[in-house]
Amino acid sequence: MTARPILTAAEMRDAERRSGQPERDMVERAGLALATAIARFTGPLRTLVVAGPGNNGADGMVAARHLAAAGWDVAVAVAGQSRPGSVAAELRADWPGHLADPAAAAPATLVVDALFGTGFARPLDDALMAAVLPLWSAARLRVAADLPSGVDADTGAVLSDLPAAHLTIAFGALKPAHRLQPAAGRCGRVAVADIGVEVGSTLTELPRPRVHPPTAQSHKYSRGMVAVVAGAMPGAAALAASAAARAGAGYVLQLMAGGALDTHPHAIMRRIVSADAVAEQLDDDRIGAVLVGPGLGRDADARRRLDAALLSGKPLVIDGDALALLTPSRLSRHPGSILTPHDGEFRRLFGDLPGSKVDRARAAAARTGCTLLLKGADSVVADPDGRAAILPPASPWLATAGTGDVLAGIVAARRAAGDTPFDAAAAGAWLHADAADRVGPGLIADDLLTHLGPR
Ligand SMILES: NC(=O)C1=CN([C@@H]2O[C@H](COP(=O)(O)OP(=O)(O)OC[C@H]3O[C@@H](n4cnc5c(N)ncnc54)[C@H](OP(=O)(O)O)[C@@H]3O)[C@@H](O)[C@H]2O)[C@@H](O)CC1
Ligand SMILES: Nc1ncnc2c1ncn2[C@@H]1O[C@H](COP(=O)(O)OP(=O)(O)O)[C@@H](O)[C@H]1O
Ligand SMILES: [K+]
Repeated sequence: MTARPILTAAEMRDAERRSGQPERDMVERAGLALATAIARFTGPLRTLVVAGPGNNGADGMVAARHLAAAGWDVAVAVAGQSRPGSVAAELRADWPGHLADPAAAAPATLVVDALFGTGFARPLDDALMAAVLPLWSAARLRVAADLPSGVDADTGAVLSDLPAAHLTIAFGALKPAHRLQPAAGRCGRVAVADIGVEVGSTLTELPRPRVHPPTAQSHKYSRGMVAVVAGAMPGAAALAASAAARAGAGYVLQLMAGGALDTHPHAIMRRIVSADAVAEQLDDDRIGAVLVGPGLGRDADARRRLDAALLSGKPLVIDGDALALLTPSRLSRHPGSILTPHDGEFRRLFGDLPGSKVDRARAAAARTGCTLLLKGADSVVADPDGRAAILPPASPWLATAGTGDVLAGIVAARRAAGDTPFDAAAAGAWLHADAADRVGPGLIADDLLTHLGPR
């Protein structure tokens, strides 16, 4: 499946310029798409379009015209002065009805937020905020043109705290704010409308991965062998090892420091080995990926097990405790590895990097030469080559202990099966979220294991 591009505000403006189309034509297309989407989403409702001074407002004015022509009861409120001669100014002059001040506008059942889109970079001023907040709150349905006003298109920051939209119509392409939190949580359902602008980007939405079922020629080793280097906490490692097996690894070897060998599932090969023996166990050409971190611990013994994993020369997935024991410069000596930190682990390793979550993941990938899977409610995968992808919103029920271990196991299985680091991390994140959807509310990490098969 092709991945949908995600464009920053500047990239979108570039794409619009390169398309060579008159601004008015694009605004007309965007406004028509907005009106069409609204009409599809709901029947005729008393509607208030709140239009800003720029092209986002212009899109709203066009949508208002179409809805009014279709017989809807539409009022328009305008904020700010449009630049004389601009498309927005033309459209305001053409509006046959009254253009209210937002502070004086009557609330309506449906409010169309066409205040600001990609041109927005600072909080709404206090007077405007005071005027629109009651309008947003009173509406039963809120539809945003391109972006909910008050969010930063590129970082996903919420700069002005307005009630979330129920529907957002993104023009031409997704922007980072449609997928990065907290802004993504303000968008409601997101639909992308084609406005005739060709778009492409190194940042995409993370697509459904291809799943390769075994064939008549497959055998357990050809499907990929994963070794999990664990330590003091066998539970976390067992979750990761089981996930690797369920995600398609033909053979999973779990190296432990202690604990019970006779635990479920029996399909996992478990061995209790001293730290000195880990290197020897990993000296096996059939091993396609080594996962180190889940259940490793952080003591001196854990460090020796980690050293053996790093020196194995095998493709690595580095998670949890292993990330706590490493530094960026040490990681940079193992380029091509996959790192799967959550925000806390990331900050400990790389500090407070500037920019969006995508910028931060990219910077860490560039610094280490490793692929980053930066987890959270808006997981980001970033490759040292600059490619990056954002996972569509996943089930918040994933916020429970052990789900990260399961994710690391899936990623390791995909890596052992021959995926590139970027593809393995992306596929792992997607399949993990898909399993969570299938489990539904109340999930615990163990539940994910039985929902990892292809569908
Ligand atoms: N470009 C194209 O061809 C197409 C673009 N399209 C549409 O245009 C949108 C982008 O349009 P845009 O660039 O005009 O910016 P927009 O989001 O309307 O806001 C800019 C205006 O708001 C002002 N302003 C900003 N923040 C403010 C604040 N806090 N408080 C007060 N004022 C503030 C800002 O003022 P300034 O910062 O210049 O002082 C400026 O006047 C995009 O999201 C999509 O909907 C589509 O129709 C397809 C064709
Ligand atoms: N609010 C949330 N919404 C969606 N996914 C989440 C949320 N919180 C956490 N996750 C996902 O759950 C997993 C948690 O992993 P991690 O923090 O490593 O937990 P653990 O170490 O307990 O396994 C990650 O895949 C993360 O992306
Ligand atoms: K808007």
